[in-house]
Amino acid sequence: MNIIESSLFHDFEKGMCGKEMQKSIKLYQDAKDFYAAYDPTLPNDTCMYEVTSFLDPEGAAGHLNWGVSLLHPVLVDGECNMTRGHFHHDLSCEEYYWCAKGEGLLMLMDEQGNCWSEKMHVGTLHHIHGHHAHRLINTGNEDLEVICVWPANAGHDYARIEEHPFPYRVYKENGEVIVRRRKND
Ligand SMILES: O=P(O)(O)OC[C@H]1O[C@H](O)[C@H](O)[C@@H](O)[C@@H]1O
Repeated sequence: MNIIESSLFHDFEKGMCGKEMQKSIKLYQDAKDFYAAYDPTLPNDTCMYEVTSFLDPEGAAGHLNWGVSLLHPVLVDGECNMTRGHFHHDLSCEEYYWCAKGEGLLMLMDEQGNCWSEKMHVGTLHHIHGHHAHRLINTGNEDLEVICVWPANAGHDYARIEEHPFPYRVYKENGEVIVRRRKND
């Protein structure tokens, strides 16, 4: 029997390593529309979040992706940094999120627009139902790092979130997390 090293690696010092790794970086200039207000104090090239993934090259049903989302502790005119958020194209596809660092909220919304959040802190594990839209929000003062596992054929349906946005926004004011119902912004 040959005993070999795995071609993939992930620890909390070096992060993920492996030849199939993909990395995407979301800058403020690409995320402005997520927030209620434009913040002129934030440079366009501010890094809001980074997603590093091992993506299945075939995107095949039954295959899995592994990734880590890292959200920096940035406020946009007082509003907490967050991912764009999405439904899966294939609503039968669930997802796991595991909080490795920091603190935040996992905002969830069902297809009827009911919205709630789960608290995230180190060790919390979140099982996301296939029919629920999901968004990560960094409410802490350090990076929020979340490990994600999802089916390779899930897909990202962003259009549905743009048509029916999450109905709440999360702010941080004087160190306190404040949730407000979204206005027509
Ligand atoms: O694509 P967003 O809604 O901005 O979320 C950022 C990323 O979060 C997690 O890592 C998901 O598993 C990814 O599929 C997603 O791309």
